[in-house]
Amino acid sequence: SELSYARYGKDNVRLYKVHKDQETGVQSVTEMTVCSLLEGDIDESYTAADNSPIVATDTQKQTVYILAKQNPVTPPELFASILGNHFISSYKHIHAAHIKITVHRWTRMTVEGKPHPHSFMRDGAETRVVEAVAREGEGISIRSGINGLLVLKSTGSAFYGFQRDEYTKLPETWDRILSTEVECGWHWKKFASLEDVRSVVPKFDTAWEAARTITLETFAKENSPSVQNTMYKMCDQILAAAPLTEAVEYSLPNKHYFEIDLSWHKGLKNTGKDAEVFAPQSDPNGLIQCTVTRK
Ligand SMILES: O=c1[nH]c(=O)c2nn[nH]c2[nH]1
Repeated sequence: SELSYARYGKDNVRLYKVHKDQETGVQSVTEMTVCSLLEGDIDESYTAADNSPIVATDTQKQTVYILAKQNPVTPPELFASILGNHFISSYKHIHAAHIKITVHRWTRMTVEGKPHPHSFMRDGAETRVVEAVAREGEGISIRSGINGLLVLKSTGSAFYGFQRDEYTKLPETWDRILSTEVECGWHWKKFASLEDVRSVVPKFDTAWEAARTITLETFAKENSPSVQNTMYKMCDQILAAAPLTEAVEYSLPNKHYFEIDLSWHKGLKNTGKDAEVFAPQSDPNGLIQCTVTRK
């Protein structure tokens, strides 16, 4: 037998960093979970019990903390690139570093109508995610994204005109609840180096803000004929808003809410236009996926 794949590192490295503005006293916080996985001339550590090539996973964890202290941790695309570049440039036998960063929400509280200088709240399980691959001699590839953004609209969604045959039971609807948990991502053009990443740092937050706003506003404003068409429109707008991106992708579960027929109880009307009480479904769910690229 032979080793066909080898990648190792430390997952679930949690870190929090505070920035204290000495002049204003305003403090800002960032909390993230980091995963680093390394590739390189490490086969002997698997095949021959030779541990000499191993940069221990604990060393990788310590490196994350040290570099977080010595460098900005925002935008996460920059910090991921700093980490990846560190690993491939510090160890001649390490040729690729895969860095995944999940940033958790700490949204500044508004207290008595004003942004509070040092108080924050977790307003949702939504995260901002980055996956960067720093590969020796090939530069840095970055995918940014949003996960866990749960949305629902009580109308403004239809689904009709779909394939009908002897297996089809689903009725057509011109007015339905639409709920999904957004998982979306955008792939950046290949960066030649860490310096190349640094040269466009402001564009990462701008792209994330645009992607989040486009997702929420398109979801709300569109009279959606299907999840498919609505997600395509989101992709199209994000590509236009972030010229340095090459592809945008969505994976959207369709989280169903079923009507409950209550007519057995004294003729109580609760279906169609009279539907008010619904049964939220945890499963099964639709799952609609797409990737949209530039022509
Ligand atoms: O938006 C939708 N797309 C689909 O493909 C689908 N299938 N059932 N309901 C659906 N809703």
